Amino acid sequence: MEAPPTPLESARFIAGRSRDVSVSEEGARRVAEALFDKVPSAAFSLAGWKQLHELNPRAASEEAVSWVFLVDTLNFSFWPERDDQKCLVKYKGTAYSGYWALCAAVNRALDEGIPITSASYYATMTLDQVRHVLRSDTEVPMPLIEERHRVLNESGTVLLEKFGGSFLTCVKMSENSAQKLLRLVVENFPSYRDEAVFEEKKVSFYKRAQILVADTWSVLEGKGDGFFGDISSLTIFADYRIPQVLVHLKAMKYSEELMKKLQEGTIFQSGDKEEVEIRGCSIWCCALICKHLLELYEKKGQDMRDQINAVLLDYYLWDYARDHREEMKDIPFHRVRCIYY
Ligand SMILES: Nc1nc2c(c(CN[C@H]3C=C[C@H](O)[C@@H]3O)cn2[C@@H]2O[C@H](COP(=O)(O)O)[C@@H](O)[C@H]2O)c(=O)[nH]1
Repeated sequence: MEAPPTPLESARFIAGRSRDVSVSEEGARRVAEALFDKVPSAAFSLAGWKQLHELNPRAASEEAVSWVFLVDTLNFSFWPERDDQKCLVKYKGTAYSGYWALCAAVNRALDEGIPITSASYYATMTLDQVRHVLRSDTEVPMPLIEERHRVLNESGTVLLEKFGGSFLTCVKMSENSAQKLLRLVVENFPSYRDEAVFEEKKVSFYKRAQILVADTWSVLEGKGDGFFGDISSLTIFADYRIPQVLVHLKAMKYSEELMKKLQEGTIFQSGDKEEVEIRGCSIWCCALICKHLLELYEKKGQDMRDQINAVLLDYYLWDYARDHREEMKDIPFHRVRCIYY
């Protein structure tokens, strides 16, 4: 079966035909101008992944790569039904929500002596053991616990059968190519196969597969097995936060009908036309922002292709969305319950 187009080709195709979501070239250029002075900061750097996030591993070891694989296998659907009833995980005196609640739960399990990052453990974990590891410190459990149990068993089994139980083995097989690692992940781990059909054409987003490659690059600090000559070929990771911040920054726009559905809290299905347009236009919009950022530096005689790519732009925008929750509260995010993002 032929592979679908890459996420970037898919994004170009979707953005060119999208009806309810539009990308503003002018808006993207303005965001690039606003980000110009941020590029030299830690928030826009590979080092920021460890420096700015206390829950991420400090080490650049095989164990740290195993941590990244486990977390990115579970890196989906944290949004709460109601904003005032959230799953929270307390760890070392801080209560974490959303994605960070997952990281806190993993670190809590490791501190309790549970070998949660070991494939031979999570390949045969029971649902009750998963419930215990991911338990919330409020009455609200983490969403999709049963799905998390299924993808843990599935991914652990594949890792044991095909890669000797170590994701670092898979990384080494990619021979420093991000695209090859992306293909190895999508071909071998079904839960990472984040694809859809748009106007009768197959499209791909590969959000968790791409962030897995990016987080592997980050945890290994871009060196050794974690050096990827083609890291700039990755796109941003089409989750439910990036679209929200792009609309907030006026680089992307929703039709009135779509805005109304989002504000009413409509639950979309993975693969719905509006959902595919939101995700595809987000990827395309960020490709434009990267292009304009590089051009702004080029005009100053600076080649910034090693400091500006979709991964670093994504991390920056995602962290920005986290830090500007209040300001962004009038921009709804799209609600889908799925294992892809
Ligand atoms: N595009 C993009 N989506 C990302 C991330 C991350 C975590 N990455 C961090 C780790 C190291 C880096 O430095 C990043 O700071 C999680 N997500 C997605 O967000 C959603 C959760 O949101 P909330 O409910 O607010 O916690 C959910 O779909 C989850 O899959 C990212 O980086 N980019």
